[in-house]
Amino acid sequence: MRRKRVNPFEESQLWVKTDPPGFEIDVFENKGRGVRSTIPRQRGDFLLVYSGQIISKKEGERRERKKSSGYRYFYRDLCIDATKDDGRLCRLINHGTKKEINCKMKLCGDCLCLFATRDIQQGEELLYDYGLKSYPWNSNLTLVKRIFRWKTLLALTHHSSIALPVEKLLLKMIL
Ligand SMILES: C[S@@+](CC[C@H](N)C(=O)[O-])C[C@H]1O[C@@H](n2cnc3c(N)ncnc32)[C@H](O)[C@@H]1O
Repeated sequence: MRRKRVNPFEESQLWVKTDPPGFEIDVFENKGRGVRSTIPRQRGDFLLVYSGQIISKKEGERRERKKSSGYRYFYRDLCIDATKDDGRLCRLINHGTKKEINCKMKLCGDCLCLFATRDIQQGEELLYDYGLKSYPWNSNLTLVKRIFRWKTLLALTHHSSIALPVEKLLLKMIL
């Protein structure tokens, strides 16, 4: 049964200091912790507030250069630094590709809030686009690991004679 629709903007303002019910933390392969919705959501629903220390983009970039934490969200001239674990959920939401995402960050009054971009099923992981050009988990190093795994697979399937040239070619392409 659908819940009675509350104005998403007004709802977001009620959850600046604590998180609403209806979410749970889970652990996902290769991603670490993430957040699931424990109830169905409608497109446009307010989900969570991204809480953290509000600093300038410049200061955020300075902190990232010093040590990247993975919990700094950049928005226009601002950065929300959620490196410090305050027990809030939004900092735990993982990045999704364009095809995977089901929510989006928007400025709501003084805070950044996450809204559903499509209907979300009960138990679905929340994913939004971090908006960066590249991600450490997609880096060349990860690619190299994949190539070596592929080579092992080829060797195991009796194609070891082509495994080495293929590996060389791929390494040439990425290095
Ligand atoms: C904002 S945190 C998300 C919560 C994090 N998974 C955790 O366990 O605390 C961002 C970090 O999660 C991981 N992450 C997020 N999205 C990912 C993805 N699509 N694939 C792999 N790792 C991801 C990366 O380590 C990234 O630095």
